[in-house]
Amino acid sequence: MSQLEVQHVSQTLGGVNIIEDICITVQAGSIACLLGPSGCGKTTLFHIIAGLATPYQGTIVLDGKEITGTPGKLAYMLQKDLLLAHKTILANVALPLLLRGVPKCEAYEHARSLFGVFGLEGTDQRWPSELSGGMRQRVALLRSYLFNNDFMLLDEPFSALDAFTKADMHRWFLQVAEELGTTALVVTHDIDEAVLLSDRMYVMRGAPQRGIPTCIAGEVEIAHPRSDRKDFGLSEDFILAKRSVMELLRADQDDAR
Ligand SMILES: Nc1ncnc2c1ncn2[C@@H]1O[C@H](COP(=O)(O)OP(=O)(O)OP(=O)(O)O)[C@@H](O)[C@H]1O
Repeated sequence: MSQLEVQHVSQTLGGVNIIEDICITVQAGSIACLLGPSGCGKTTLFHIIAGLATPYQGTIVLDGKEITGTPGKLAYMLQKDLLLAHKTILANVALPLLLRGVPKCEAYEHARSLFGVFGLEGTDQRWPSELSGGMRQRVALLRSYLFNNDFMLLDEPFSALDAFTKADMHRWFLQVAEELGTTALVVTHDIDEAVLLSDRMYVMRGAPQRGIPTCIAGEVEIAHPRSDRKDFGLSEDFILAKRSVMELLRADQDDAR
């Protein structure tokens, strides 16, 4: 069943056509990745999906209901973790529950009950500045999960991490997503990351600043089960999927010439 549908979305900013006729479907319980070159309009599209901007054309449907231009329906995690420095990790994580009016004791108890799943045991009374980049991203992901545990929009969630931490976080993220059954749409520039994490990838094509509005160049399905991705990065399936993405991106470069 499709949980999120982006239907024929187009956007114009400052008289420039940024994205044109974008259609994306994310199935319940799956992870989809959105790949595209810098400046092609990924953030523009994410803002529209999150309801922070209204598109010039098109609709956003979540769980069968139209939510175009309505903020607060999905969890949206930005590239920067944006943890509040003067609040403990527990207070940071519980924030979405408190904002929703959940009493403090209940909010803290619920938030604390998920620390184990997110690998954050023993950090509840620590401060954001005391944690490593990887741990801070786990905190930010848990906070997003508590904002909306059905659907998460993640904007380059691992791009600020070093290669080793990133590889650990990929393994961890796959495990947590499986355990919680959550649905996610992830923006990334990293082709390997997209192939490793997703069930389906959407490749964006365009250069709005050169008068070429961005559209979806194509989609690539990853059939390899997400529960069995331990050595997936070394497999033939991985290389085949990566090649398909690169061909779509290369077609993009050919078009731009
Ligand atoms: N208010 C605006 N008026 C005109 N053009 C804009 C406006 N806001 C953004 N743009 C342009 O829209 C295009 C898409 O921007 P966007 O931030 O969505 O791209 P992106 O793919 O997220 O880029 P990056 O990967 O570098 O973050 C860019 O070329 C940008 O210059």
